[in-house]
Amino acid sequence: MSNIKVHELAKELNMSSKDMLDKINVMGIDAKSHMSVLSDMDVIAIRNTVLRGKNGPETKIVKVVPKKAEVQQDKEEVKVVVKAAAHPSVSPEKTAKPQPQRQGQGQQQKTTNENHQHRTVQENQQQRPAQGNQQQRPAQGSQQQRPAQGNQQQRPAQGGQQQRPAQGSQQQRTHQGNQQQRSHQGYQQQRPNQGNPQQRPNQGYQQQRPEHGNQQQRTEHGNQQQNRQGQQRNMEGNPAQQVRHADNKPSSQKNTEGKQPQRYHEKSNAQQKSNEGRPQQHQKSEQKPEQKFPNQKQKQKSSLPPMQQKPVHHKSKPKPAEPEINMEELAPGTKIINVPITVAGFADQIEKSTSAVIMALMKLGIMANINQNLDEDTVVLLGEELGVPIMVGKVAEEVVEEGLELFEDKEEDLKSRPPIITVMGHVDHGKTSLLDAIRKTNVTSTESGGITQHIGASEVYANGHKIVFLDTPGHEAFTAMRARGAHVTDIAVLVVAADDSVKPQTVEAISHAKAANVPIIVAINKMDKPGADPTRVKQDLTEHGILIEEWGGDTICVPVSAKSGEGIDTLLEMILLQAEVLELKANPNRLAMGTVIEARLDKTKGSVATLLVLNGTLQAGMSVVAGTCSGRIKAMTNFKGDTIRKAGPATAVEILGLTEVPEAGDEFNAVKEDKIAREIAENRKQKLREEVMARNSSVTLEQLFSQIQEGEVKELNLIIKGDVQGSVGALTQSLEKLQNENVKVKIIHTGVGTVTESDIMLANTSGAIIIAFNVRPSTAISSMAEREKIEIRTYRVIYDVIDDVEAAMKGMLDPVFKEVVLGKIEIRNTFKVPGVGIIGGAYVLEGKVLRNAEIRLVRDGIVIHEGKISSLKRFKDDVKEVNHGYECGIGIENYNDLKEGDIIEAFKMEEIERK
Ligand SMILES: Nc1nc2c(ncn2[C@@H]2O[C@H](COP(=O)(O)OP(=O)(O)OP(=O)(O)O)[C@@H](O)[C@H]2O)c(=O)[nH]1
Repeated sequence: MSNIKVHELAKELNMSSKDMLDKINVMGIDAKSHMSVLSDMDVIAIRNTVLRGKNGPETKIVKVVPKKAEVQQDKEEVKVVVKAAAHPSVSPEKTAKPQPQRQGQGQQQKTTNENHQHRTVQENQQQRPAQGNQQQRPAQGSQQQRPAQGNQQQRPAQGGQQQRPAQGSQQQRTHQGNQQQRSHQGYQQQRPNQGNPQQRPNQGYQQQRPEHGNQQQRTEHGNQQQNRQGQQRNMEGNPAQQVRHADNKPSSQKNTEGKQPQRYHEKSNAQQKSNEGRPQQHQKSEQKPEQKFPNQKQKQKSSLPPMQQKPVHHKSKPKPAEPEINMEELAPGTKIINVPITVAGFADQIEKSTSAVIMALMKLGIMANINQNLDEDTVVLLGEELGVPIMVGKVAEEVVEEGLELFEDKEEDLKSRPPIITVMGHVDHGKTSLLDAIRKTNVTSTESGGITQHIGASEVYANGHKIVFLDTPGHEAFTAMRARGAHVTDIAVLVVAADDSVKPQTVEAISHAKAANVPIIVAINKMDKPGADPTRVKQDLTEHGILIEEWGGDTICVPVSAKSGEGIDTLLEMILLQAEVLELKANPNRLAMGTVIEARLDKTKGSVATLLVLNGTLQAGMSVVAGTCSGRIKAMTNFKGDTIRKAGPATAVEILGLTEVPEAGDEFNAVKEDKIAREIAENRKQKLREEVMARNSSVTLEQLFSQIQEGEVKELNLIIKGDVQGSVGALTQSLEKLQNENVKVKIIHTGVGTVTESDIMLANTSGAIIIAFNVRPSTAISSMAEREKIEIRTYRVIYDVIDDVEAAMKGMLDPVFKEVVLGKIEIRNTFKVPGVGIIGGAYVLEGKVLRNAEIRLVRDGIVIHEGKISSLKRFKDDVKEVNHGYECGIGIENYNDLKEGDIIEAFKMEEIERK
């Protein structure tokens, strides 16, 4: 074996790894990724081919004017036919695949941003993109068909991206980069949204976006799963975001797929015939203008409150005239729903629990919380899923925030942008040290004097390419951003200490990155340590669904030492390689948009916000709207604290000038005038107030009962946290087995330790219930759960958990006892009283403690003991209760191990009737 890897050979032959992989795959050589090792023969063959190729016949890209019949689009198109060069070692079948295009390669391909062109490129594949369903996949076995498979794998990401700026490129990529996709199949299979990051900058803007999209995708009856995945991304965590279909098909498109929402017009007309409803739907489908004129929308009658009907500087999206439907023809039990409607509102109107609706949404591939809006298509699909006949009533006009630059970027305007990285991993595994080492390596190589200031993100350079690292390591920050609808991370670097291997937070980080479909690069840190055992790390990772490339998987793994600096350069190189695969692009020539990554109130400077520009260019002096805040940029500094005037895509800047402090995760947009920024911010505030008022329900196990009994819930998502791995494992195993014909349990995350903020956020984004076994959430976490309407069920006995879940699944839960926490006290010191035992000197932190209450002793979030109070005193007197803010002495029956810092939770059990 030559031991030469793909990327090394690429370097030698002055090619990008991607191009090299494409080339290799065209030659029929099996190389999974840029890390694959090539045989001597292969290396020789590749060298010959590449070197000969430089003088010999080459793949040609030829412009072809499309036939009218083939293209039914408004704008003039140019088709591209890729003619592969004849090469003795390559079968015609293989050469039929399009050659990948290097970045910046001729303009010709750049004009090909429609999938129609795809048809001309891959004759055998031309129908494939539209054949998204699984049944057709087996036919993809041949080499020739594999590119299509690649397409499909990437589609999920595309689905959600049609409206995003990089859309054009994405479309193009589906054919021009087929080989590349195939060569990176491994990544794509596990990372359906890998392509997303490139387009992430604008994810949050989808709601406001006019509906673009190419005709090809609109008429595709694509794999529903793909659509769903994309949809999921659309939905993640943005409360204000309206549920749209992954492919961003407008309602009309769904119509063509037989998913047309029926509409009920208020002016129901008895003259209308029963079968008119459906033709009307088609009529609507044809009328709807967005398909062809993305930026022009007709006016439509509004059913929104006055604020939305006539917003200042807000445009109403047009809607065609509504068809009228005879009420008499409605199926019995049909619910008439006005849209958009929140998940909670919809649940209420169809008289189902929100959890049932959330579960149904999850089955449709949509992660939504109760406050998110559902559009008409989703409402109808939900109706089908839940077996409730739905008629869509009034459709409120969508509000476009005028003044925001929301157009789609043209392919030719897009330029490569640097990747944005988050470092994750278990506590003390070296995340901060690694970030520091990366910065230091970089500083010493490119700067003098070092970096003086961190503003939430830092920029480093490797091989002349910029990489942006978000400064706050850890998945909590990552998921907090995600929960707010911000998807800024392109790649997650998972730090695992070589001497400690995979630990609970490593697993959490994996779950979080996977949930966000962000590709992971593993950095096995502390390689300098004598106990370093990278093989064990790799092995342990496989147990959590991470298979490294070396072992046939698709995850890049780099051994590093933050201490010695070993492997840091390779890690940066690998990040760049991964970024290359992701083809991250942005348009620097437009008003800036991006995400707030940090913000604070400074006593002297006022609101200080760190913005990460994801698309466009931000300039000092510009007016900005960030979430519900606005202002004009008075000063702008880069990550080193230098004053700058301009910041292009993937640049973090600190700005002064916002009138209020935005929240991390808020989107920001530069606008042309301060007045516009103010008005948009004001309108958002108003909307937010309304949404908060509309917030009313929650997801609880109890709420699932009725739905389970009715067979409407198929999966019950659970997060399990416990005191020791043994019980978490036992619970997971037992619960995972629970299923009946109606419902099955899905464990989405497990971990040792108490319930954390990140668990709440994960539960929020995935509609899960948290099982806390022998662990107690802190007061802050409990209030957060309450705020986010997440149910945390606490247990002490494994069988109780299983019994409850099982009973819930059978719809046979007996009346239950609900624990009511009376108060919490903290042990501040301890005394040994002869003949009595250990007595704690305590302070009542909250609520009150009753002498006859049951208590639970919690140490570091873990329940140590449960029992009764043996004595409760104020000074020397026995008392019946002690209130918040008072000190007391407390003894616990049969327990003598009280320690300073222990928390005693007093509670009583109240019987509640099951609903
Ligand atoms: N020997 C050795 N020690 C390391 C290395 N990287 C980090 N450490 C040490 O490991 C400890 C933890 O490192 P941190 O960088 O604070 O780890 P972290 O993951 O950021 O920790 P938290 O911020 O607490 O989550 C420190 O004492 C570091 O000096 C390494 O490569 N080799």
